[in-house]
Amino acid sequence: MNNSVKRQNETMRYGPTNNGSGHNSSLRLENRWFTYNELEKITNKFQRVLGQGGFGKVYDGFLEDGTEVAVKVRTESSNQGDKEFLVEAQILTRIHHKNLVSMIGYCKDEKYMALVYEYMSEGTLQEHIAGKGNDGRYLTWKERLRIALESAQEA
Ligand SMILES: Nc1ncnc2c1ncn2[C@@H]1O[C@H](COP(=O)(O)OP(=O)(O)OP(=O)(O)O)[C@@H](O)[C@H]1O
Repeated sequence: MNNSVKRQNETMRYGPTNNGSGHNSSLRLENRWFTYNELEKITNKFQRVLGQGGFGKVYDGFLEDGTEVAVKVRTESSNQGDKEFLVEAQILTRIHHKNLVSMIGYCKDEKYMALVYEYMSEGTLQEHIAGKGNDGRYLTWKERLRIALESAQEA
């Protein structure tokens, strides 16, 4: 079994007893762990930017099996800290919902933090609400209500 396959099943605990990363939060993540070098490969050296959020830039990438992913890399100047980043990761590890983007994995070492998500080809909900989705139309109130109701229901 090669390293990357082994890592897919790895559970990493950030905590004083087993972090190895200098991070002292005790958040638990149960997704695939990526090295920064792997992310470089996946994103073809962070070539294509999909967008920018509070943590930093989000890059387009492809896993070994061809799955398209979005890689959110936390920049040092980010106005949201390590803790918030790991909280987002932890929530998405635990909650699986058809209306919520799935997290595939994460990268955390002394220098870099990144989250890897399934790629959302249709754009964000915010874009569709603002009429900036790929179809250029605004969501109707009926559609907005349905999305809100479905999001509040169990998966
Ligand atoms: N899974 C994804 N698939 C495709 N594009 C994405 C994905 N995640 C993020 N993006 C793109 O990157 C942009 C920034 O996303 P991000 O989640 O970092 O920010 P945000 O939700 O706008 O803000 P914040 O991080 O402050 O909550 C999005 O607006 C979108 O264009």
